[in-house]
Amino acid sequence: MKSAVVVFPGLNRDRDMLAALESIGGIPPVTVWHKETGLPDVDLVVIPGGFSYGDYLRAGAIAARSPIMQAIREKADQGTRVLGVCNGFQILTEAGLLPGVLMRNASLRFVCKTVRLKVENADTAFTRGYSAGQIIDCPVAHHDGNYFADSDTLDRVEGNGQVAFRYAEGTNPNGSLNDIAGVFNEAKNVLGLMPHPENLIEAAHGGSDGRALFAAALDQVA
Ligand SMILES: NC(=O)CC[C@H](N)C(=O)O
Repeated sequence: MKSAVVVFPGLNRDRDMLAALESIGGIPPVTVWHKETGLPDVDLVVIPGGFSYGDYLRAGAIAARSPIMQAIREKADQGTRVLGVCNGFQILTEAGLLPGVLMRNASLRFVCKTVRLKVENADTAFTRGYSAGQIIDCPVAHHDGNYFADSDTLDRVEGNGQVAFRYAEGTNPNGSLNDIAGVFNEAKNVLGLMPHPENLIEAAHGGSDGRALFAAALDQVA
C-alpha cells in the first residue's frame, strides 16, 4: 500500500516514520510539505511527531491551520487511513479530526520513557494485528500528552469503541483521562496516539511491539 508522510516545520520524527513505513511496507512513502494543497493517491496518510512551530500557542495548534489540512480532512472523509503520532495526534485533535485535546502533562515535566499499553479495540484497520487486551511496550516522549475531553465527548468515545490504546495500569505518564493513549474518529479510519510505535519496530530498538500497527495500516496482515 502507498503511504504519505506530511512534514511541518519543527517536526523531528519524520525520518523515523519514513524508515518504519518503508521497512514494513516495502515501498518508500511520499513526503508531503505542509504548504501543499493536495495529497498524492495514497492509502495511508501519516503525520509524525515533533514540535511543529515550536509548540507555540498550543502543541499542534498552528500546524492544524496549514494548507495541507484541508486535503487531509477530505481524504479522511473519503475513508482513507490517517495516522497521527504524538505531535501528529495533537495536530489532528487541534484540527477537529479527532475528539478531545492534549493538555500539559500532569507532572508539568517532559516525559521520555517506555510505557506499557493495553490494546483496547483490536477490531480496526490499524489495530487488527494485535488482540484485544494485549499489553505491548511503546516509548513516549512529550510534554503535552494529557488527554482530556468533556464528559459527553468522553462517554461517546468510550461508548463507540474509539479508545485504541490505554496506558496499562500504573504506567499513565501524563494524567490522561481514563488512561487514554490513543483514540480513533467515529469511523475508525483516523487514529492518533501519543506513544511512538515507529521507535519500536526492530531488535536494535529493543523490541518490535510497534510493528503490528504499521503492518495492519499498510495491509500487511491478513
Ligand atoms: N515527540 C513529540 O512528538 C513531541 C510532541 C509534543 N510536541 C510534546 O512535547 O508534547
